[in-house]
Amino acid sequence: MLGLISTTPGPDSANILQAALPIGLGLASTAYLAMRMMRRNETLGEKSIPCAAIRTGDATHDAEYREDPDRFLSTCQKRYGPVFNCSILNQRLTVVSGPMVREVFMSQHFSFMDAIDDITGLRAFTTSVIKSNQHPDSRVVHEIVRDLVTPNLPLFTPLIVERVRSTLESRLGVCDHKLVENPQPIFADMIAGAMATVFMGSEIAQNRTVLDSFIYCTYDFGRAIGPEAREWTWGRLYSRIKYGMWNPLQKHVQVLVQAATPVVLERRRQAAEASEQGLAYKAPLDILQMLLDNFDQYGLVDLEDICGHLLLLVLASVHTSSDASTCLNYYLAAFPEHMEMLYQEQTEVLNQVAKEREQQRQKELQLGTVRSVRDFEGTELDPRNDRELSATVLKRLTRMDTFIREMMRFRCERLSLEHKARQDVVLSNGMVIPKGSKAIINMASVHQNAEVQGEDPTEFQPWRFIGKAKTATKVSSEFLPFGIGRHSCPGRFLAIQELKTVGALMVSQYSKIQFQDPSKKMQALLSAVGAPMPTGLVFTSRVTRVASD
Ligand code: HEM
Repeated sequence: MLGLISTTPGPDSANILQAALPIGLGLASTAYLAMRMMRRNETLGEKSIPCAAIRTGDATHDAEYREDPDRFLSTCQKRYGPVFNCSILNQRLTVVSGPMVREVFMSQHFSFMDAIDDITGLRAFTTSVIKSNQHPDSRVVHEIVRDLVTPNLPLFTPLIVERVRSTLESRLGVCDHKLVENPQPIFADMIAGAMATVFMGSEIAQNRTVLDSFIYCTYDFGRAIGPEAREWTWGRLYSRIKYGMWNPLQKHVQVLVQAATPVVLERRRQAAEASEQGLAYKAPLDILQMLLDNFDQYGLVDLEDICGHLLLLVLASVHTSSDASTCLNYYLAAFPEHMEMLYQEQTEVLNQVAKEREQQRQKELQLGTVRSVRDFEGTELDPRNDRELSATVLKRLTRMDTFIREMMRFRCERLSLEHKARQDVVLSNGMVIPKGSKAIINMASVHQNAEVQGEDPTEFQPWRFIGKAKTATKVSSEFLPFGIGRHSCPGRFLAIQELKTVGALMVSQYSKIQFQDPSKKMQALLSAVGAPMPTGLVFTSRVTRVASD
């Protein structure tokens, strides 16, 4: 979902800009907004927000930004301070930088969802696939993730690991110097499979049509809204009404309903049978089941409504996480020396955990809680699981964690996460962002700032956060990819767990990941969320190396 409102202009954005900006209502609304902002500042006596000068010959700031986003933003920041107005990304936006970004995230008067809705008409899509919780400020999806997904993560972990491992085996497998020109679908499959297992259970996660819906619903949404974010116009109002009634996401809800119906009926039959026999029914572990068991708590009305809510979860989770997983592989390819250290860390952690488990078993044998080693089979301490990527192991992969956090810091889009003001908001420097206008976060001012990030913030330093209690899930004004405050991404724990799983399996099963075209390395490392990668990857398994040595 977030990837579709990527703020990095696409290849044809120049044409779109030329066509869209100089004419009609787009321009009129921009001028109106500017006039209103000026008038407000005059009447209220607040400090006015400076407007960044547009380069001679340009109609907007887009071309200058596109040429060198870092230079453009740092020059504007030096010249105008932390808050300035720009005509950029098809909109008139107030860029907020440095420590002041916190004020945007933390103010209840700014809304990220309102801003997305403004440029994509998102709510017409989302509210038409659910029957309950249609209020724009409903937090039900957030609550489902917070209450049901995150606390159960340790239980979901073996299922996620198994699913990622089997997808990796079937889609990439053992190979020697295998070129994959577009690795994105492999990682999309891995993440879709893992998410489907968590959200709908292992059985439904085998259904190819469901997996395709998990992957393509985001693209369908993207296709419907068009290639670029745009200010509100009558044309957009028309598409909102149209898509409110005929929504391409509807077909994906129906796919989920069709797959879920027989499974839910079978689960009910088994529960009834168990109850008749006076046995406890062991319900499968997945969000679908949890929602069936708690539908009242979340105000859900029927299975179709549950599937609609699951689809909203899919929209928020699959594209974002598979994009990050694909990207992680490009970072592993770019820094082979770090890949070996990650492998070494994993081996050490696995050895240590296996040792601790053995000590625990010996202790229990000595205490007499069990009689022989065979009694551990099928229990928590089953020796066959000693070298599994358990939640404990993944938690201890601190280098992998900081590698991922550094990737997200380094790669972040320079301008991102627009927030719309629901009323006039007075910032701490006295400037007013008027109701209805949008603030955009200058991510570079935080992520590329030496005072915040330490030495050489423009370099990728994978161990930057080691020993600093700054994990990849820890949001703060220093680390913004998941937002901060009340609306910060509740799915980040699952996302990072999956990323660590993908990373751990890649470094343990592949000795080398290389760029098809090494000259495209930097372009790939700084690729925008959702944009196609400029080059492919070449994979070599560890086993083939061992065999040929
Ligand atoms: C790498 C992967 C991901 C990234 C980069 C990401 C990023 C974000 C960001 C930036 C926001 C908006 C924060 C704000 O309003 O300030 C957000 C919101 C949200 N994300 Fe994620 N996300 C990811 C994965 C996930 C996953 C796996 C889930 C679900 C399991 C999820 C569920 C949500 C939900 C429900 C919201 C709305 C929160 C609210 O408005 O209260 N996300 N995410």
